[in-house]
Amino acid sequence: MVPAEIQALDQADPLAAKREAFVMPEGLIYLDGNSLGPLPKRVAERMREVVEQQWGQDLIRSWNLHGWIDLPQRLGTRIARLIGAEADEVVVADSTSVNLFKALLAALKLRPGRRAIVSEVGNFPTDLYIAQGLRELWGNCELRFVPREGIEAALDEETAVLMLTEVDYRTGYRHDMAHLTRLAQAQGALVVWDLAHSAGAFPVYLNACGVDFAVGCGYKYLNGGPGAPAFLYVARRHQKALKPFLTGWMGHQAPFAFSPTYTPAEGLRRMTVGTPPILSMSALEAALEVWEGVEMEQVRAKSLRLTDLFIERMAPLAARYGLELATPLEHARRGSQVAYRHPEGYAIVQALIAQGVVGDFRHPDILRFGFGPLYLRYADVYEAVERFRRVMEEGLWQDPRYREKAQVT
Ligand SMILES: Cc1ncc(COP(=O)(O)O)c(C=O)c1O
Ligand SMILES: Nc1c(O)cccc1C(=O)C[C@H](N)C(=O)O
Repeated sequence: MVPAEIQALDQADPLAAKREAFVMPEGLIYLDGNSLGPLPKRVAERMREVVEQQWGQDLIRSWNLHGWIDLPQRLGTRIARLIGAEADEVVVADSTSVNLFKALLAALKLRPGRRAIVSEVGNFPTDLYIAQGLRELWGNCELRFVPREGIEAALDEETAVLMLTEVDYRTGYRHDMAHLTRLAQAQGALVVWDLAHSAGAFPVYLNACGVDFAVGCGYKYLNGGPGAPAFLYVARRHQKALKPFLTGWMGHQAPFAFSPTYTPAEGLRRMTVGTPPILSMSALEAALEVWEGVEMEQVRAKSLRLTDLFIERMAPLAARYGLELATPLEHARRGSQVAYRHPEGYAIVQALIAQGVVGDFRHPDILRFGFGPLYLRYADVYEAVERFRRVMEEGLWQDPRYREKAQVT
């Protein structure tokens, strides 16, 4: 039985009705929306319409009839509001990794004579890998991957770009975007922020922080579906001078003029490359409609209450079973997830999943739980901890089956 004070939190929750917009499997407590967001009901309806009517019946005419050709910008406009940007500063295309490549190269071109890319050694690997690949291509490029505490010291007059992920995918630590952006820009460098664990999790203030470039995922807190297209933000002040490296026809000023010579499109469309994946974009569009009327400040307030409640209720268990809290208690330094360290983390997460609490494990010892404020209830947090207790008290995680590593974790 959920205690009355927790039921009261749900009753007073201004976002409570949003849960209805999602398919929530019966009995399942889903704490993995930071990896793959749940299915918004309207996505299923939209997919039927797009596949059966737009593709099935209207066929090629749909590019004009249903505005397929404008989807990258239309979706960008919807995401812009959530991340503190103007409508013409965000475009949806490709994957986060590819957009990082595009943003980093564009930034290097805007800072000729500077050769260093600074990042955090604990950044999400794809960010580091993309920079490594780019170094091969660019030649005169130095990568400075440093621990978090070393970021400031690594910035100097040779730095072209500071590339960081705002929220650490393992611990949920949230950087001070405004401060780090200022530090980098004071050295004459540009910043590229990865918002994979930020967009849709809390309000981001890209314009207010003076951010140059940003990228992020459509399939996590934005709930756009597996492999949903990603987004790219470029501050308006850089757009005129922006030189795309991947000069595909969809980024051309007039793709249907079929000129043999490349001329970039006005604005951010120049950062798109090839034909947009219409099915995926349509799913993301329907998912983004769920955000209409949602105040991002309310999302943040609920996210902090959910994560606080989880940490607080977990505290006795954590102390008894050696689960070390890896997430900052300080609100300003926390994303929308809570992580613990435990040497048997993988098996514990598998046992929890078997009990209907879906979180995930990150190498080497991180148990990770994401909190999507649009669909989670305070009662879910309460129940998740109850099930966690059972897993620990009854030693359910010791089942040898839970040691078998899956291909995708
Ligand atoms: C910080 C961060 N960046 C990027 C990605 C992924 O990029 P992509 O969508 O290209 O797979 C993830 C997760 O997969 C991530 O956590
Ligand atoms: N993108 C993923 C995938 O294709 C399969 C499994 C997980 C993912 C993820 O998004 C992982 C995620 N970026 C993380 O923070 O670990």
